Formats: sequence, structure tokens, C-alpha cells
Amino acid sequence: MNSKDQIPAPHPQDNILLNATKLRIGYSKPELELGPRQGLDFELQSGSLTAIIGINGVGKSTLLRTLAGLQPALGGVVKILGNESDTLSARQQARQLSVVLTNPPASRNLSVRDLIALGRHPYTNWLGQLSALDEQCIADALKLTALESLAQHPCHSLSDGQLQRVLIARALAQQTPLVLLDEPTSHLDLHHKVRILKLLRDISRQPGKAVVFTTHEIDLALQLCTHMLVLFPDNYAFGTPQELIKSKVLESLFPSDSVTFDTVLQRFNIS
Ligand SMILES: Nc1ncnc2c1ncn2[C@@H]1O[C@H](COP(=O)(O)OP(=O)(O)OP(=O)(O)O)[C@@H](O)[C@H]1O
Repeated sequence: MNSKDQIPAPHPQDNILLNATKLRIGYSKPELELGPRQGLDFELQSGSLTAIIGINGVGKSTLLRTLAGLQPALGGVVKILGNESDTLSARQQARQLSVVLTNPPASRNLSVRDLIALGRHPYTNWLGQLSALDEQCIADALKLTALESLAQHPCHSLSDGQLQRVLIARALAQQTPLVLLDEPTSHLDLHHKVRILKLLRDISRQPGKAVVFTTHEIDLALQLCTHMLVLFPDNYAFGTPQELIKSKVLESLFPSDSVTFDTVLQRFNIS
């Protein structure tokens, strides 16, 4: 390993994979601060599957991109395995967290397998040669996302839902402790939504892993996630689904004349 790729020693509390302290999110041009002004404080432990939820435009994707180091925070600190994220090189970050965004990849001419192989980029030498371990990780990712039969297909020939699974497979092949996904189920039918969320749950249960994703699938997230972060324009709540239900946070998520939360059935109903 190149010395500049050495990942700094993990924090003593290394079951905490991500830690946000007084994290303020938004944009400087044009100036737009999202979420609470006092910032967000939360930590993601290994074994956790966390959904970020909230109404349209509240800042879920902005928060996810800030956690992933893809855009600067307006204030506060994000630590990845105990190290401040902006002290890590791009290659170090790529070994610690993988990101699946909603925008289509530039490389849609690649085959499914070759796009997934890009997930191994942080581990390959400067020639990009794949080792036996890289090949195994790619094969595992194809299998986990049920994409083996499409492996040689060009990505531009896939449906939106299939392409979404390929992007998730690329993140799986990257084999990082943290997996961050922006609306990973947005193009999927109900069957594939549940499949992908269960897959994310299984990944989060692997030793030393945590998964965080933004979603509008609140009912499914309530059933499958260990934690949820509910983002409001000037507030937030972080906890287990049961804690959030008990504290009635979900009841104030939407205007009550359109949607209400049924605490007994633990689901949203049309008013
Ligand atoms: N690059 C940008 N520059 C400035 N403002 C932006 C930028 N990207 C997004 N925004 C604004 O930030 C706000 C939050 O956007 P974001 O996409 O984070 O919300 P979201 O909660 O993920 O929404 P949705 O549920 O609709 O996906 C919106 O008002 C959006 O217009």
C-alpha cells in the first residue's frame, strides 16, 4: 500500500463508524442553510441501518452528500472512523465509505460487470489491474443484487430500476465500512424495494458495517431500519423507530389535513 493511502488509526470507540457534531448543512451560493441552525449531532454505529427522512426539499440529499464529503459543511464536524473527514485523501475516503447517488453515471457505455468493477478502483494499482480478490468482490456484488444474468449487458440498455441495482452493486464491491445511498429505492417496484432494503439491512449486519440512506419509503424504513433521522426545516430527531413513534415525531412530519401517522398500526394514513 502506498504510504499516502495508509488509513489513520481508528478511534478507540471503533464501533462508531460515523460521528456528526454540530453539523450544519446547506449552500453558500446562493446562501441557503438547511436543517437546524444549532446543527445535527448523531453517530452511526456498526450494525446500524439508518434512514434519513423528511419532506421534499428539506435537505436529505444535502445531508447525505455532506456526510459523504461531496460538499462542504456550513459548520461542525463529520468524523469517519474517528478521523475528521476533510483530513482524509480521496482514496482513503473511498476505502471507508461508498456512495450511491441518484444521478445516472457518466459511464453508461460500460457493461454491468465493468461498471461494478469500478467499485474496486480504490484498491487497484495504477494500471487498474484486478486481483483475484477484486474479481471475487465483483462476483459477490453481482450475486447479491441478482444481476448475474445481466453482467455483460451495456448499462445504457438497462431499465432505471436495473441501473439502480448496478450502482448499489458497485458500492457493495467497494467493500467499505460505511455505505451511503441517496434514494436507493426510488425507481424500484415494491418487490425490488423490499429486496434492496433487506439487502441493505443484511449488509449493515455484517461486522464493522453501517448503512445510511435517504428515502420517502417511511413505512418500509420503520419496519427495517435500526435508526431514523427525521429532518425538519429547523429541527431534527434521531433515534430508533420505536423511540420516534413514542415521541410522536412522525405525527408532525406532514400537514395533518393530508396525511396522519397511526401510532397503533405504525403507518401513515390519508386523512
Ligand atoms: N447545488 C445547490 N445549490 C443551491 N441549492 C441547492 C443545491 N442543490 C439543492 N439545493 C436546494 O437545497 C434544498 C434541499 O435540497 P435536497 O435535494 O437536499 O432536498 P431533499 O430533502 O433531498 O429533497 P427531495 O425529497 O425532493 O429529494 C432545496 O431547496 C434545493 O433547491
